[in-house]
Amino acid sequence: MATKPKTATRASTRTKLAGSASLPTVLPQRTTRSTSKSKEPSPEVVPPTKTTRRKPLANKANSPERTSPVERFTRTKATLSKTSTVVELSNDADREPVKAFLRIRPHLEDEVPPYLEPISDTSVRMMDPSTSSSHSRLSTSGPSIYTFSHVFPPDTNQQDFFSRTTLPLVKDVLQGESGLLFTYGVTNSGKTYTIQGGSAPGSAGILPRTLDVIFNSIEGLQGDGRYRPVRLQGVELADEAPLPPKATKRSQTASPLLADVFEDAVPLSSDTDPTTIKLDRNYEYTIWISYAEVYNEKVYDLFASVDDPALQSSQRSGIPRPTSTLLNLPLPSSQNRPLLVDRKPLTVKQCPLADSDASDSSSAGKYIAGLKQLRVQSAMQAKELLRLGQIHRQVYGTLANSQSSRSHALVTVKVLRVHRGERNDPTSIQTARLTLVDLAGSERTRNTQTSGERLREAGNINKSLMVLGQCMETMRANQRAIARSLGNAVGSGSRLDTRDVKKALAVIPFRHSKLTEILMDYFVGEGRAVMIVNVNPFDTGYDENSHVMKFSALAREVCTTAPTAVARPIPAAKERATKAESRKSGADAPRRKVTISLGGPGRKVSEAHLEVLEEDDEPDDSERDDEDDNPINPFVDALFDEIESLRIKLFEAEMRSAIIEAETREEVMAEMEERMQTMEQISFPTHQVERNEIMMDAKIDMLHRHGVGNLAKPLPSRQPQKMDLSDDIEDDEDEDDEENFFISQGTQDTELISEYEDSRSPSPLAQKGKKPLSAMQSMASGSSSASDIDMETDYHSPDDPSDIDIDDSEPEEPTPAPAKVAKGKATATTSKSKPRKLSRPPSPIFEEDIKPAKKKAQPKRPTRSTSNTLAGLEDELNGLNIQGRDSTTVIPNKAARKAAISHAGPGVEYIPRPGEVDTVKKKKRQLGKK
Ligand SMILES: Nc1ncnc2c1ncn2[C@@H]1O[C@H](COP(=O)(O)OP(=O)(O)OP(=O)(O)O)[C@@H](O)[C@H]1O
Repeated sequence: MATKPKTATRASTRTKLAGSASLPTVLPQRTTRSTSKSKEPSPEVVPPTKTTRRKPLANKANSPERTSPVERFTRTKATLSKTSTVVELSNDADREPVKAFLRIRPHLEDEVPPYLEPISDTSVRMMDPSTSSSHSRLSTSGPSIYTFSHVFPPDTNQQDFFSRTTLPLVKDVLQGESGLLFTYGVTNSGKTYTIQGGSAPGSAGILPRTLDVIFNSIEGLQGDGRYRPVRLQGVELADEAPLPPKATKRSQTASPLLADVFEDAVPLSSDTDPTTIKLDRNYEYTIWISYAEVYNEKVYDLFASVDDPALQSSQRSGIPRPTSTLLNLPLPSSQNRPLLVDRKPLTVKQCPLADSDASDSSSAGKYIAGLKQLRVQSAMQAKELLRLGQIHRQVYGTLANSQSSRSHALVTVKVLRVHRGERNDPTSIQTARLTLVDLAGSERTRNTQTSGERLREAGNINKSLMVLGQCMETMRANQRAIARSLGNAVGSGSRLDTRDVKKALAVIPFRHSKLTEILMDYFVGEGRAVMIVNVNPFDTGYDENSHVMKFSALAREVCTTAPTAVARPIPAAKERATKAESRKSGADAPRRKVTISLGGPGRKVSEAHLEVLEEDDEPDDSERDDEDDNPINPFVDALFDEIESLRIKLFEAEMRSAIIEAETREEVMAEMEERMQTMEQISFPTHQVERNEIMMDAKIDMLHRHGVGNLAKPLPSRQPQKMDLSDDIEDDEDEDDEENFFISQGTQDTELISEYEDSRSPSPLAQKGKKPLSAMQSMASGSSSASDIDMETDYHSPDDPSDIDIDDSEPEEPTPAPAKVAKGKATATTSKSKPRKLSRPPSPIFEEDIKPAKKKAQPKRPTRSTSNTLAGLEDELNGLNIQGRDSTTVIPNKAARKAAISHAGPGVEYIPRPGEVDTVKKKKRQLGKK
């Protein structure tokens, strides 16, 4: 059946600037054949008329304040004349930004607090977890807010997610409009779960649901399959009208298949989505699917082992089986002959202009030459095929010593729609495709923790994603440039020369990676793009997810052209019979034998012995027919390669510096922490000294308070004591001011405390030979038995003049020869006492005639008031919680000394014991340092 395509109906009159995704904004409105005949009821909500431009979905992402400059600009209608063509800025429905939906994965194991939280339906706050740690003192960064078309919290179920993100695209594709959906995120963030789903009930992903909805909707509207899709958008006559699938019994002698071996490796969800879209029943629909994988910059067909006729000879109620001779070899039930696995990379080629609406080849899009597009007639059949492809993806991924997440998987569902009244007119066939892409994990830093080869490998593996980001960046820049040019032209009322605009545009580097080459048509042609950002804020890195977030922010600023349903005529010479795929056995090619096992937790583990034959990427004759006629400039190619290698180097350098920076930051933080701790330790004693001083003041006050009653001459309180000091000692004031106390630490504290406790015995006089605190207590108790006290002459009570051999006849007069408070060189007047050997520097003493004093001094029984005083003192000191303190204890020196001097009067000289001066100075030095 030869049918000449009606080329006149093609929308080839459009003017498009090469390499720019934004140029459709300056194109005249399209008029297609399908426009004229689409006066029919529209499927579902959208009116059927093709001339009706789609309204953007009511979403905040489309609100004016969120739109890109290009989109904002295109909201202004204007008509410009250019050199030869009048171009009209189309309305806002022509340009749509890429929609970005965020899906937050629930935490599955540990209760780790997430570093990302939704703050509205469209935005999330991301806080660097390191800022909440002790390093927060050094952190300067605050939380980051990211905005999306919609944010799906962790508890979103698969059904809701599908309805809000993918169902609009499914409606579009059934109406003849193409769409792209891709998932982006780091490993383990839930991309595969989103696309394919899990095995639990209700967990089917968007891919099986898409198939369900499509087949639910076209029930009773399926075409007979006389046409089939070719390349990107072309249509050709099928060889023969395929027979409806039959459930035939498989021959007993048939060899087992790879799919049989790994049957349980990839579970097939039994879920079915009941959603149905109401369609125009004047149309017939046929559905075709293809499944490709991009791994290591090579494109593979995951349906390579499936022959079309197999679809009709499936043994399981219409479920297709792979019948390729390669995969149909006996499995090692006999264990002596391995399966031969042969995989050949496919080439990506330029679409012929005849297939597309583009005016030049650069914007015509590219297709995967030789990729199988299989017709499916039920959702179950399609799912089983995809399961088979999934098995192959896993098998090949394992063979390549990689994980499946290291490849990009692209499933394309093509819908051929033809009006019932024109089913014999191939020019009336409309093709639309919906591509769902499960991108490889975008984690880079995890794989770049080391340098050298692994770093380079990680860079290569993620090359596609890097180039995708570069393409988006360039498209955004181009769109802004165009918006600026148009703005200037509108503002000045001048003509806009598209050649000038074209010159200003950068080349979008689609050709730098296979992935972007394949997806290019969605960006430079027509189609809606939806990006699903998967994030796992629990056990994946903050930096990795920040990168993902930034990528999504970039994607949201890129606009694509809203699609329209277009009829794809059959090219004139495309009625040739389909050539059977004939692959060489590759006897001379190197083979390698491997054993592979697939399976997973809770699933059967399957194993098979395979022989791998890797062929060259050499297009066969049939593919050569489709060779594009665009010679590639080698110089430009070399430049591109150079740019690319520089980019990779730059990327590596950035990664390295990021790692170094992170390590340095950690080191600095650790050092700072250490220093802070040291400083805290240093500052503690000073603080403690202050506390102890206050405490000791309180003690002195108490001593004075309680001791007053027993002193003949009241012991002046601390403040009056200063005032009572004679001028004789003022000369030494400056020096002595700093010698207010001794500081004894460590074990000395214990001694002091024990002394204090001893002094609490009923007979303080029994505490003979004790140390300063005992002396002070004795002093406070008003005892005249100073000689019984270890410090002997620390203090002589003025109420017992006989105790001290001094002349106190003129106590009120200033002493002509001022009492020297000497240090080391003080002259002894009456003292015959010998300094006691103490384990620590003794307190200063007043050298007097101690012996007589000792002789004269009779131990006094503590009076009742003294006992009471001590008891009260004990209580109060207990209240101060002095016991058991492992800290500095301050012993007042000056107070006692001054008090003694003031009461002893002239003639009493202060003679420090040997070593005392040094001790005092030492303590002073210590205090000064601190
Ligand atoms: N929304 C979700 N609800 C429940 N479980 C989920 C969800 N998202 C992901 N998971 C689970 O998290 C795990 C990782 O998910 P998945 O394999 O989809 O991550 P991925 O991003 O595809 O990883 P890779 O890039 O390595 O393939 C799986 O066990 C999956 O079942």
